[in-house]
Amino acid sequence: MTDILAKIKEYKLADVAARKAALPLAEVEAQARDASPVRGFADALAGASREGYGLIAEIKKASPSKGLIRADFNPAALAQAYEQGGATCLSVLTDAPSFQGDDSYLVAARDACALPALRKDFLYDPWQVAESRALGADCILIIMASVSDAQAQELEQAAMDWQMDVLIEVHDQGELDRAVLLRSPLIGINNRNLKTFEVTLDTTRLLSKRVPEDRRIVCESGLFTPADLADMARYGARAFLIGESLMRQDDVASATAKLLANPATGAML
Ligand SMILES: O=C(O)c1ccccc1NCC(=O)[C@H](O)[C@H](O)COP(=O)(O)O
Repeated sequence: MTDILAKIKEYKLADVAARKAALPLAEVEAQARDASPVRGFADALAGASREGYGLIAEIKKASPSKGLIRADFNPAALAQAYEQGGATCLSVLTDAPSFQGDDSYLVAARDACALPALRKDFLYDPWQVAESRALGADCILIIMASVSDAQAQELEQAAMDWQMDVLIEVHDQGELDRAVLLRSPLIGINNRNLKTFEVTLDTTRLLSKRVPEDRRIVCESGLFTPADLADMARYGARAFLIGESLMRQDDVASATAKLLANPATGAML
């Protein structure tokens, strides 16, 4: 069984070391200070979730589990289609080796619309947080499976220092227990097992019950239909991170609008 996270961490640490050597912290911080003002990511999700669903719509060209997902790939046009379809926020994959992402995709997507944007990448070092802000990101991802508690705290503090939001991603109870020691309200429950690539919404069904009330659940991965969203809403998820199912559509704006139509109003289980 491949441990994709271990593989990604190995090349990412080498990549970060090279980037830091080319652009020292003081310089990347100067770029971050000059970046476009932060758009409130968590606030946008909170607003959308009050009236319906919050949608973090992902710009994802390829993935380790699925290979190439979308050949006709224009990040700016996709961002505009997502905005037109009613998405709340963007998620943009910037990792190249595993996702065929690029930093320029984040810049182009965010510049093309008014939505707040998550830099979807693998972060280990506060330097990467400053770099994310320099690229315009409004939110960063902390994957609890890939960092120590001390690293998670350091990354979260760096994001807060830049007035950015943080999506804390968990896959199991142990990671959730560690995640709630952090301060950020957004807890992403990822339905994809990153060791086997198996996707099951049972992960959200199980873990959602253990998420404290002062945190907001973001249900991630493996969501395809309005019925999936309604099902997950019954477990307390009002915000969703969706990539593949929207990336495979010809008309992304219309598919986004259809997915968001008729949010569930039913009681939680
Ligand atoms: O998508 C993968 O194959 C993957 C593999 C290893 C690490 C992360 C991976 N995906 C990142 C994500 O979290 C998803 O892109 C995101 O939740 C959207 O999922 P989906 O709607 O299933 O594309």
